[in-house]
Amino acid sequence: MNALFDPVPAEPVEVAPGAVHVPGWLSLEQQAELVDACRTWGRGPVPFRAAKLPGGHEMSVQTVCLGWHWQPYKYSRVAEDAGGGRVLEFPEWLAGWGRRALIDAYGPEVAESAAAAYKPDTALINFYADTAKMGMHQDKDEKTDLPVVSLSVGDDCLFRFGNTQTRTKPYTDLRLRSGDLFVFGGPSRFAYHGVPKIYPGTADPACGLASGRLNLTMRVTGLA
Ligand SMILES: O=C(O)CCC(=O)C(=O)O
Ligand SMILES: [Fe+2]
Repeated sequence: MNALFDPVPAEPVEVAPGAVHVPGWLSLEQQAELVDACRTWGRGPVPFRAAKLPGGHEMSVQTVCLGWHWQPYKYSRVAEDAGGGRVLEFPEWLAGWGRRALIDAYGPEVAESAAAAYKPDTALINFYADTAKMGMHQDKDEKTDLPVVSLSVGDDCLFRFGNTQTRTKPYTDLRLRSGDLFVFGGPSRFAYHGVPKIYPGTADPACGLASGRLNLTMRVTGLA
């Protein structure tokens, strides 16, 4: 597909209060740019790795971080569990994408001042191979309640967005496709969510990823 014929982003869909899905937010060109950047970030000093859960199990996704290195369940500047390198800086251009994401998800009236003040300082970049998944969890290792901005590239996934009380129903199942934006803040900031399934072979190769799925979430840690 030619980037000139990228679909225009669809209207934002509010999945729950403060949780908004914007299908087709990134152009194919921007998707490929993001994939390239992820490849560069994965070259180190900290490599993609499967984070180890406290019980000893490894997550099925491979993760690399910017700004602050995340491991279950804390942030640090140095990746003690992944070779000891210092995590790369969070790039200013990516923070700019984050601010634009808030405006496009929440609308200019609601979001302009919040967007201007939004300074994400960490990104978790997850690579999902065909059979990888992520269980229902809350993003709660940050010390602020500022929104999480999520970008997806590559194969489609089933994304489950739940409630703040339990990891079970009620939840909404939706399909996140390459280029989609999902923002969750406000009353939904600490909602449980997860990725039960990847749909292999669903991406347009022009997105830059021949197989699998990349998801980047940016957040404000509140750490100094
Ligand atoms: O892959 C996704 O869409 C979600 C990732 C996620 O929930 C996380 O990294 O905490
Ligand atoms: Fe999450």
